[in-house]
Amino acid sequence: MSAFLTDPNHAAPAAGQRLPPDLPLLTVENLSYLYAPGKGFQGVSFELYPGEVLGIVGESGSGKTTLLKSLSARLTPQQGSIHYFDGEASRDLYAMSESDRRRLLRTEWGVVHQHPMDGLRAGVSAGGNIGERLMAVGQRHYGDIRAQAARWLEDVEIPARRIDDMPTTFSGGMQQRLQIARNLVTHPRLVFMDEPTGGLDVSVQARLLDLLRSLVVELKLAVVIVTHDLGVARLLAHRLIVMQQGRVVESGLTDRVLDDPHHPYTQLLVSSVLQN
Ligand SMILES: Nc1ncnc2c1ncn2[C@@H]1O[C@H](COP(=O)(O)OP(=O)(O)OP(=O)(O)O)[C@@H](O)[C@H]1O
Repeated sequence: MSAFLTDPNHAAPAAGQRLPPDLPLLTVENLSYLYAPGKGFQGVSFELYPGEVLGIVGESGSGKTTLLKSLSARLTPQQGSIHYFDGEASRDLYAMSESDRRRLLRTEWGVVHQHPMDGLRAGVSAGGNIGERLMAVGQRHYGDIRAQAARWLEDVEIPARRIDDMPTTFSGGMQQRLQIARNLVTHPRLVFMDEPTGGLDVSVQARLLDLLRSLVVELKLAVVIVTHDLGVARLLAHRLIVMQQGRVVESGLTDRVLDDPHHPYTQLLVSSVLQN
């Protein structure tokens, strides 16, 4: 079992340093971003290993989304560092050029937004939304791209005959599945998800969760997922970090955190779900 550390003394390898293959994909050290005092997150450290799913849970306003944005290269942290091990070398995310970070987001990383249209292009067909990502990794053969897009549509339970339809004509659940296909078609190593099942009907949520779980296992994805839903966390995450008022108050294996919460805030979070 891989380790998930919150050891503040742990030092990330220097940027560019070559590393053996079993090292963390992501090493986050003492990361902070505050919009204003108490608004944002501070002092967050952890490691994420290949194939590991890390859940970030906590009440509304605890800083989960802000943290996810900083982790996924969309909000420069005010303090701390993120190192990404790309299989060959450890790279300091915020020491990279802006264009390298953007390239990473289009190729080896993916971001699944809560509102699917935030992650899709409204003026591009379903097939085009998937095909664009393949073109970003250098594929140029139209027939191959279209065939892969059609396969991915079927994989996420969207009929391939809808390939030329605009995503705006899809239901919310279909849009979310399309956003997932767009993100996963390039077989990224790391995917960030912000409440991917939020805002969907309960029955649609359950099917989407099943789909996500099988894709994550099949593609051996490393995932950081933000959710306020402990059921989603239980189903998908190997490990959890629990946030309260911008700080990590508890972390550990999902079953341990949810079945034997140590921090009073986690105990409250778990018991409030049990009472509902
Ligand atoms: N762009 C912004 N400017 C100023 N304050 C912000 C901004 N975005 C978020 N905040 C504030 O920062 C705090 C953390 O917000 P964040 O969205 O990260 O929390 P969250 O845990 O994801 O909440 P939710 O579950 O409701 O999405 C909140 O108090 C929020 O009001």
